[in-house]
Amino acid sequence: MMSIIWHTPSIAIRIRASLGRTSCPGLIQLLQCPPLRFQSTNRDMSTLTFPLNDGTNVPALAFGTGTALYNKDAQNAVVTAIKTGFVHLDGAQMYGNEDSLGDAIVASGKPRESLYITTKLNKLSKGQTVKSTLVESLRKLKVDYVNLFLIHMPNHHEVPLTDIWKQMEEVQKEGLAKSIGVSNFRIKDFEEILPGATVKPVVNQIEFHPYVFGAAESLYEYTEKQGIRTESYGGLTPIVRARGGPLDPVLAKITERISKTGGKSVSEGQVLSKWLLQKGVVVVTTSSKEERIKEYLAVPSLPDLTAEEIAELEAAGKKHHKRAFCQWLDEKN
Ligand SMILES: NC(=O)C1=CN([C@@H]2O[C@H](COP(=O)(O)OP(=O)(O)OC[C@H]3O[C@@H](n4cnc5c(N)ncnc54)[C@H](OP(=O)(O)O)[C@@H]3O)[C@@H](O)[C@H]2O)C=CC1
Ligand SMILES: O=CCc1c[nH]c2ccccc12
Repeated sequence: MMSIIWHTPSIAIRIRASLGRTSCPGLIQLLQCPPLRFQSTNRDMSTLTFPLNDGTNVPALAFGTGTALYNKDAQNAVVTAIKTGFVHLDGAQMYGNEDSLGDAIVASGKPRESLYITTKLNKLSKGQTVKSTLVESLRKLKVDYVNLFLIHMPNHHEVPLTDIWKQMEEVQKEGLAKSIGVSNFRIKDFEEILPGATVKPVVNQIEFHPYVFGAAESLYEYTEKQGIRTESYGGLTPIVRARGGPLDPVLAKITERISKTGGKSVSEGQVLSKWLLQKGVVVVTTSSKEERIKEYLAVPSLPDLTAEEIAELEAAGKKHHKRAFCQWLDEKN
């Protein structure tokens, strides 16, 4: 059973269709256009999920193994994250630590089906295939499928992007990846692959926070219209990489208001993450500290930001620009 959701400006029409989910993803996706709406399916602390355009659900909070854990052994950090309640783990071939992510998955003792594992395709060289790299990732991760496989970057491959997307569709058909998507794609990258695609990417994982919102809003709107969900990384940039900007007083005010409303102290990182969740964006974050991991897992259950607070946060964000990663996303399409 799957849910097809159309959106008009004022109403959502849901049609239940008895279509097998994996038997015909291309057909299901065609039926699902225009786009899925980005509401959460539940608000339970650690199990908040968002629906994707292929009928699967993605846990809305992910624990990342790039950045701080880049080329490092991720086992201890990931075991702590899993034991504390994270089920969605974000890895990548490029991070050089899929092996230790796999060790953590084994050491956690969690059943495979209770975890949601993402990895990402690194630069594809001539003579390599997407499948061969994914099979190697699966060996390192010690699993026989990933939940989500992303093209990490659109612009560093020796093979045309259209061919790569075809190969992504193949590995999905073979069951090696339940869902397929992209990362760091601009509108022009989507325009390159979508005309020949039979399966749409389910997500675009990009840097997303108020200090890139001015630049990223049109991409966010475009992908939302296509039914492609945004996943954020670098979401804490305003407080960890760009202090002293116009967002500081706004964030302090909202943090104080939510702390009072909820009756317990919240952090600015939680408020930034709450903003992302309210925009239907999957939050990919990371921490070496159990206390912060617990904070992130508590974000879904915090009081919502009001529409006025969201507007104020976004207006302040648009007054300053700070991109920490992948500068090509600032190019005009
Ligand atoms: N697709 C892509 O191209 C990219 C994907 N990613 C993915 O996203 C994940 C998260 O990215 P990242 O940019 O690290 O995410 P965030 O912006 O969420 O930053 C997390 C970092 O912020 C630190 N932090 C949190 N709160 C504070 C605070 N109050 N003061 C100081 N430091 C603080 C944490 O350190 P601490 O340990 O002290 O809590 C942690 O290192 C990566 O691991 C990776 O999986 C990242 C970049 C690019
Ligand atoms: O997924 C992240 C890719 C990336 C781009 N720039 C950096 C710098 C440090 C770690 C990871 C990355």
